[in-house]
Amino acid sequence: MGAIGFIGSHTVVQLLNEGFRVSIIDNLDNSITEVVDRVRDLFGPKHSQNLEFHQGDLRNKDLEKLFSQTQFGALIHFDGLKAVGESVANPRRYFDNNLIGTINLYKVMTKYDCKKMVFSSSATVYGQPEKMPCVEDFELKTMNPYGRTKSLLPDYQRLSHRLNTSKLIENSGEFQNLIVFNNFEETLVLLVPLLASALEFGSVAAPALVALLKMGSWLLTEEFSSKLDYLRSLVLSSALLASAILEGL
Ligand SMILES: O=c1ccn([C@@H]2O[C@H](COP(=O)(O)OP(=O)(O)O[C@H]3O[C@H](CO)[C@H](O)[C@H](O)[C@H]3O)[C@@H](O)[C@H]2O)c(=O)[nH]1
Repeated sequence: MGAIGFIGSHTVVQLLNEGFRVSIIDNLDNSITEVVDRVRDLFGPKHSQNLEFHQGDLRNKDLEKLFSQTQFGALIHFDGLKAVGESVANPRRYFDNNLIGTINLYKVMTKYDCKKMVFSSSATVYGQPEKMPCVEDFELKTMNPYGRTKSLLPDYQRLSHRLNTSKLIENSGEFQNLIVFNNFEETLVLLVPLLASALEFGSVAAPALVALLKMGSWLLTEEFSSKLDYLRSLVLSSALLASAILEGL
């Protein structure tokens, strides 16, 4: 579920590597089908037979249709909206997508006798913890609607396993920086032409442009690429963990 997103897609690669048959359902809210094409290219036609993609939403009949066609041994649930700020501005959207969608998923799983799930939660369920890193028995003190959707779900129905992939990630200061700079890189591409034309007209934006360009050059340094390697290893380790859990199910 939601497996052509960032963490999900890496997990799919790992699962295919381990010889699992994988079926994805994703509504493309925050992803593109080219990701599936890329995974297929990576594995070639023979091994790609183990991969199916269905565009669909947990809140409607797409899900029931999928379960009626395939008997699933276990499920990994990455499907969800995940922006804290947006969840504060539009909590209904978050409750509808994350909560109603997952409750529907639980119902369909029960109907088709699939009892095993790995659930991708979030470190935001611990609010602002007094110490880091968070561990899973910390008190749940979420402070935003997104976090509430994540903390209520395991309570709603305790299925056999829960994997807090985002805890792995969000506990890392390095990763936080990387995310900021990743976004920054994209922002830079959009902003530079605008700032450059502002500069041309002698605008006050000039100092901002200089600062942005300095930051941009940092993206090309070894320090940045070592952080990228760190990111890759984090993503892969969460994927490995998921497959190890699935194997033990
Ligand atoms: O209603 C929805 C909402 C989203 N998606 C899909 O779910 C995937 C989510 O992937 P993202 O890249 O947006 O998210 P990440 O992989 O970075 O995030 C993962 O870690 C997060 C930690 O905060 C959450 O646990 C999230 O659910 C989990 O996918 C996307 O393909 C998106 O299209 C759906 O299928 N249905």
